[in-house]
Amino acid sequence: MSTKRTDYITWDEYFMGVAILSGMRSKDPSTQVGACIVSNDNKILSMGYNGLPRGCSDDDFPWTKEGDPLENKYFYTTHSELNAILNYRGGSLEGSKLYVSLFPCNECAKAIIQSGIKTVVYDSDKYADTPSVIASKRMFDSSGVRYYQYQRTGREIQFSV
Ligand SMILES: Nc1nc(=O)n([C@H]2C[C@H](O)[C@@H](COP(=O)(O)O)O2)cc1CO
Ligand SMILES: [Zn+2]
Repeated sequence: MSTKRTDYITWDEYFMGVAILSGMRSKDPSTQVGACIVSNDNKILSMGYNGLPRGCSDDDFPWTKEGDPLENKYFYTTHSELNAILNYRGGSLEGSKLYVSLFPCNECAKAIIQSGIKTVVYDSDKYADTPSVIASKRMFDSSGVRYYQYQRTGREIQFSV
């Protein structure tokens, strides 16, 4: 009898991989973020990436970072984490885990806490020094949401379609 493969990807590689793949759908030219919500028995419940709300054309709204607030992206983009939460139509997210390629902002942190997500696994923390991320961590700490950084394995995952 043959023995099983041993070089299969781990759960964390799988779900962070799905989150990053989802982020590849983003139209944001500077930061693409992806999120994947998983049940505590390792089933994928939802996914999201940063983009405009439904009905708002990617071609009609601005993608710049600076200038008039009405003419840059920040008022208009929905973050990947919030999209993943809102995309879930199956009921409760109580006790679930969120994999996200960038640490959540304070607004998403509130939605994460209120939806019952209990664990956040993140990859980049490039905005760690901003008040928004500091506030997120303060709220997660107070509300018992556990967070840890994804440990990159160095494995290259390639596929073609
Ligand atoms: N956790 C996050 N999830 C997200 O989906 N985003 C989105 C909002 C913007 O579309 C983009 C950040 O743009 P920039 O400031 O790095 O050019 O990423 C941003 C953060 C950061 O808190
Ligand atoms: Zn956010």
